[in-house]
Amino acid sequence: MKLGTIGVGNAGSKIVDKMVEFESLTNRKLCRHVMVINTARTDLTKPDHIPENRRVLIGDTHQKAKGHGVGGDVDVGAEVAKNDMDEIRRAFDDVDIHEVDAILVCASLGGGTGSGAAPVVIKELQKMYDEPVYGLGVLPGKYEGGRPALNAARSLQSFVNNTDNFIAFDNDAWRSKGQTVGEGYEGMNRELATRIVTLLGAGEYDEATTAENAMDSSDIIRTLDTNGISSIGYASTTVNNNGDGLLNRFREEHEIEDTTNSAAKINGLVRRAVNSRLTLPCEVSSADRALIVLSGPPSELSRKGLESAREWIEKEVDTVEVLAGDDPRENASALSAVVLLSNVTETPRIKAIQEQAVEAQEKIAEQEAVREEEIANLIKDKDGKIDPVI
Ligand SMILES: Nc1nc2c(ncn2[C@@H]2O[C@H](COP(=O)(O)OP(=O)(O)OP(=O)(O)O)[C@@H](O)[C@H]2O)c(=O)[nH]1
Repeated sequence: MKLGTIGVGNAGSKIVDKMVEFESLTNRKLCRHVMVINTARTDLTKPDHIPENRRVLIGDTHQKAKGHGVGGDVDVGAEVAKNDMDEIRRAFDDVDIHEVDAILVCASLGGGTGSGAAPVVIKELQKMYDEPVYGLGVLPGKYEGGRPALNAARSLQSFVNNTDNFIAFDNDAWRSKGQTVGEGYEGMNRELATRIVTLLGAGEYDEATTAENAMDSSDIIRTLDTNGISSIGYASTTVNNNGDGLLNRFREEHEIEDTTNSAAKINGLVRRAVNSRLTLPCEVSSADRALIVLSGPPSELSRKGLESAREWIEKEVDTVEVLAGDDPRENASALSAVVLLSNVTETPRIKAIQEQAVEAQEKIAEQEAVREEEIANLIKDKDGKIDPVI
């Protein structure tokens, strides 16, 4: 598929940057337009693969942001984006939307800019274009505390209500044991970029490909068209693809397909993808629709293997809506299976974030009430004889 890709806030921009890096390393052509939007000037200097003129600073004249970020305040994040909407709209004007099949807005839901500004940007995109708008959102870890959970619970509602699909990434599930906040982001972003680019980049090639079973962008759009929350599974295995391998040449010359072996390999790989650590841990059977993309050298792809994997997922998810297709990559050194589980409803992490958010909201209200009382007591004279001016 051809994508317009927009990163909002610090994490959102870093993830888009990693997507561009991964697609250029693997000769894919997914992100036809990229843009990053931020309230922090310093964060805008971080991406390595986003052209300078595709970096948009918002809120530099806002009282609370002043070009230094919004300090985790989701309401300020949203306000800044609303105030600077003309500038954001002008940046969109450069996007030739006829070139793209869909738009992806990527942000973290725990900070202030991503969680607040991204939903405002999404709403505007939905008004401006007919193409589907997807969200790719990072959920904060439990260890980060109540405030990020509250941001995430509020922002999640806006994301889900305003996007055609929300693909989630759970920081908690991906943090390695012993890692602190901040450690491991680089690796996590790479893992997420690998999954999202392998999935959405299927079917875009430099040259015409004649794969019998090739994935089409309309299949991806169809699977994502649920207005729900999605999770992605992935597995890959290295293959011996030196192009002129003797075995491959022998097979080609004799038109032999090593069907039994490659079919079993593919079936196993797809099962491994579904049982792997998902971007958002969930009950697989709660998905509404699923899609399998098998990416690798054409000699490794097997129609029989893909079909049996498709049937297995059909039973596993208990849905008849399972689409599958190949993404042949002539020079790939790995065979990868990516599985999109669309509209999953049993997601323990989202439930936990909502509970953590309710607790945080109550605690914040309590603390504010105590603080107000303390201030009132401090300035009031003991006997209440002195009146305020106004
Ligand atoms: N997966 C992942 N999560 C990140 C990364 N950087 C920050 N986070 C998470 O994102 C949240 C903070 O959001 P940021 O994107 O840093 O902040 P922001 O949206 O720019 O908002 P402000 O800093 O408040 O202006 C926290 O929950 C972090 O754990 C990253 O590179 N990868």
